[in-house]
Amino acid sequence: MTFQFNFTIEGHLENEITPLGDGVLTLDSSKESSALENRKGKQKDRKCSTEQSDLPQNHLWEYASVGNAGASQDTDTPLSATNSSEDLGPCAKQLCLTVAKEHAVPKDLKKVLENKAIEMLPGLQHVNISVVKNILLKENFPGENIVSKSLSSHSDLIPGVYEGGLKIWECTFDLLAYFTKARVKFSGKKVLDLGCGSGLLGITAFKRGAKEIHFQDYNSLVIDEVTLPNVVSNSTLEDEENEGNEPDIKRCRKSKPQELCKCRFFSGEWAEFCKLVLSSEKLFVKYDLILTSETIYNPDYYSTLHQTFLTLLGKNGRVLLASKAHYFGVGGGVHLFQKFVEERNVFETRTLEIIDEGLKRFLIELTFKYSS
Ligand SMILES: C[S@@+](CC[C@H](N)C(=O)[O-])C[C@H]1O[C@@H](n2cnc3c(N)ncnc32)[C@H](O)[C@@H]1O
Repeated sequence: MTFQFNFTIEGHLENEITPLGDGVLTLDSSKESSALENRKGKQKDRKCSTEQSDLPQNHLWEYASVGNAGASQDTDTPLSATNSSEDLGPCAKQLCLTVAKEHAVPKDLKKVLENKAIEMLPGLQHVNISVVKNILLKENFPGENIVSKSLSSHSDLIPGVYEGGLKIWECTFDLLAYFTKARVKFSGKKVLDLGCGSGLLGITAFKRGAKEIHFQDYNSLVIDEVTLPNVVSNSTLEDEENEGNEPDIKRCRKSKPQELCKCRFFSGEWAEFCKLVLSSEKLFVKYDLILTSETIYNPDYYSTLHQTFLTLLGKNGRVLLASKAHYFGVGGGVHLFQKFVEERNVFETRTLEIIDEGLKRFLIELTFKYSS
């Protein structure tokens, strides 16, 4: 199994990864697993004291019901949004937080695609997605130095520093295939691509008529250099079944392609992202659909991730989650996450598909147990 990188490697490190023609680099699954294995030790060094939350079930409702940063659409339900890191779960306090920020879409869209080569992603049925290859993604980018850190540590992930968004992970393709197979409806929906990396899930959502799409990644550089360029490069294509005609979109369309007017981009750690997105709208409307691929590799993040779903998902919404069965070395995986979710007794989990080729992978759906 191979993975594509959409950035170029500095000369002295080039030999460590196998080029796949035309500057695209590959890493096989065994390397991915061993890269993950390296992480456990590093993680122990970095993390601030982590005690997994074992809240009694009835505390979950307290947890979710205090003051909103932005008033929420669902304020009448016990699952209302929260605004403090205390409310957002213990991990928020323990992780070395990356402050969240919203990334504006640059006025000059040509600049976003500067130094990028664009290619069509092969092998996707019923959806055409192009991706950028960054020509100059080197360590002198302002703010984050994650490319060289990732390469020099021989790791696809460095906890709290770089969480893997520069490359396209395998389960993204599983979820894309599922969208087609299961005819997942995006039309008119508000969608979050959580831990978006390249943003292919969110891009598919906007191509299939989602009303609004938010992209979130841990790393600011990933949003600026990968997600945003990918969205821009796809937004010039024709919509497949676009139904959005809101007046504000019409207004925005004069200066930007229509799809871009529906998109917002955020970077930062999940608890911080929740606070930011809730406070960014006067009346925050929760997501109908949260799409997330390869985000449950680290059990230390489960509490924050669970709280993010709890805080941001609309009461009749659903999470579509794709994951490998197990992430060797890091310890996370589907069964551990499902157990975590079941113990909290807020969400119902349902296995949608098991892909049993190469590394075993799962597609899971989460919905609120008590939605009415
Ligand atoms: C392994 S990458 C997967 C990227 C992409 N979804 C894919 O399938 O190609 C995991 C993603 O989850 C996000 N992520 C992981 N842990 C996070 C955390 N604690 N806070 C915010 N984002 C996190 C990172 O931004 C990263 O892009």
